[in-house]
Amino acid sequence: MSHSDGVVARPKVLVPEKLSPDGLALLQKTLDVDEKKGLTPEQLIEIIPGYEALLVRSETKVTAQLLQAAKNLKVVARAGVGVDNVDVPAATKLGIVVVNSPQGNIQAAAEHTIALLMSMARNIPDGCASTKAGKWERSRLVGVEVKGKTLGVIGLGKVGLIVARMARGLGMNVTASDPYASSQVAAAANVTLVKTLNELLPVVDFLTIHTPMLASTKGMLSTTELNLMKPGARLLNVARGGIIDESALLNALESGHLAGAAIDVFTAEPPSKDPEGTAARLIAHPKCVVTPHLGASTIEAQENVSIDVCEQVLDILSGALPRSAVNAPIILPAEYKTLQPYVRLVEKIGSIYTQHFSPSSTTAFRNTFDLIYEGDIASMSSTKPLFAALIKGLLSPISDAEGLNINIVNAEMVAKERGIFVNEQKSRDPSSTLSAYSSLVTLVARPPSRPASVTRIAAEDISQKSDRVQHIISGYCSDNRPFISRLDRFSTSFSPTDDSTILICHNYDAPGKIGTVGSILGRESVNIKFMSVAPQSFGDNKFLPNSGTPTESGTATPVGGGGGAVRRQSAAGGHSEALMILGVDGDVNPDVVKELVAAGGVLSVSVVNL
Ligand SMILES: NC(=O)C1=CN([C@@H]2O[C@H](COP(=O)(O)OP(=O)(O)OC[C@H]3O[C@@H](n4cnc5c(N)ncnc54)[C@H](O)[C@@H]3O)[C@@H](O)[C@H]2O)C=CC1
Ligand SMILES: O=C(O)C(=O)COP(=O)(O)O
Repeated sequence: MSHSDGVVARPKVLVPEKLSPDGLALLQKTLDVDEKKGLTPEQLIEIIPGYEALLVRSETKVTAQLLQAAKNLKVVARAGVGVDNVDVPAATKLGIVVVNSPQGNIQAAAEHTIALLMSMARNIPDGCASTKAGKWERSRLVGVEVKGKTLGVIGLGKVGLIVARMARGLGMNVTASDPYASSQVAAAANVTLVKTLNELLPVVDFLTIHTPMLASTKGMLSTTELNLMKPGARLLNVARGGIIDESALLNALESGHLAGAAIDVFTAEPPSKDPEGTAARLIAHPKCVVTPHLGASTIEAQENVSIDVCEQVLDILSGALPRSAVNAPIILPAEYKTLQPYVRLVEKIGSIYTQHFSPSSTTAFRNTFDLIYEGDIASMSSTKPLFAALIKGLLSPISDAEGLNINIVNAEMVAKERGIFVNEQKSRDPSSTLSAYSSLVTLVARPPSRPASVTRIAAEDISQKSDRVQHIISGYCSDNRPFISRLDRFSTSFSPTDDSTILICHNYDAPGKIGTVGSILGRESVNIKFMSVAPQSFGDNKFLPNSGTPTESGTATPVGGGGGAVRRQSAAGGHSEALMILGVDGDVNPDVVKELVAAGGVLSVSVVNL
């Protein structure tokens, strides 16, 4: 963002909840951080368009409506584990990265669980309140020991496992139910893993929940499940309100079936104060120990999560990948660095394809794309950024740039919506094509349901049916700069730099062409920055995926290059052909393009804006 006076504005971060200053201090060096607590949802929607990053804990509801209003938002950072207050699918669709802090507060949450377990077993809150009230009620407040008792854990993930280990340390037996837990991990922690809740519930003295809030866990403990528990058992919830049905729990406490409950999280937070309502009655129940969602509230955990997500916000706003994205692929930093120049290359390849080969396809891509990686690049464990770059490159010349925020978060979704099919292929074998560079990336656009190699269409039809022939664009990187090395049958070497314009002229390879083209452009005040003549070096438009070697023979296909704005005569017999690629400054309007064709020898011209 820049002001009209040329001053570059610092990206803005909105923090509508209490976050530890340790992380915020990291942001304040380079970003404008606005801490604004107590905003209503309406106020939030009103101001969110001004922000690039939003940092939240569990209180802010990051709805689809809020995200749609957030025109400049790049990242939602959840300073904690659970992202159930963020509409992640909506963020994904809009290309907004959602990050969290999967480790930062898990010790705090586990310790809070154990604190509640012991508080409940020994009536600590009740004993404390009664003593402060001047009473001395030793016989009413007799508790139970946990040693030798069985703790049931639903969800043996990060928090659940720490709780299980600590409970083992307290001398408890631990049995867990988690359909996705590793039996080795459970065995190593001396936890008995059972397959179903039905097996777990009848055997436990204490039950604790540590699953995320998901459609499948919402209301997972209701009357039927609570009835399966032993009479006199006790229940803890430091995961999410709503996983236990609050009215079923209240009934179980009121009937005396359960001897106690310890609840840190509620279906609605803060819970309704209506004294007749379920939440208020549960909170008031003498056998229920409650805390106001304090699981993560330790100084250490808040420092951890704040620093963790703030570092990720800095990463994202500087174009790097975060370490804990909820809706983006995890890519190792070293690999990401290697991929970066190729990301630019593949985006340019996509853009050149759309502008040079498919200028009339403004709504749909009928071709199927093979994106072929050869050499070192083929050994990357994730090529997601390259896939995303291709989709962005293909679409940006024909889409409203404002609305086109394509990145690794939403590329697959966008490709699916636009009917773009990309088949990524890798070949690590060195091939002759690769001798000059360590990696080569090739885009092959195959016409639908035709054999890849055999296509003969009258040349004059090509401009109309450009997406009925196969097209090939290859490129490589040198010194971190992208280069295009092949356009269909023509070999070339030019660097498609950002914000540049190139003219791709297809002509018969005869003397005098360069001079003619140069003088027309000069007359029109179009400055030529570079020129590269691309001779015909490949026998046809074929590429054998994974062979790494473009074929030198086979059925002749018409010239694919220059499905562009103007096409004159077909490529006729006898003459060899070439592309003349010119990097230019200045506006190349359609009249100039027409003149280039009329001036002789130039068969077609594409204007490609990069
Ligand atoms: N009260 C608080 O302040 C805090 C609450 N939490 C809550 O704790 C939850 C768990 O956190 P982590 O352990 O870090 O998450 P995690 O993702 O490491 O573990 C969750 C576990 O639940 C399991 N699971 C999922 N569906 C299940 C089902 N139907 N039955 C049994 N197990 C199931 C998963 O397989 C996984 O092992 C978070 O999602 C968050 O909602 C986390 C931190 C603080
Ligand atoms: O990390 C989590 O999932 C939590 O529930 C912590 O919530 P909080 O950040 O304390 O509002």
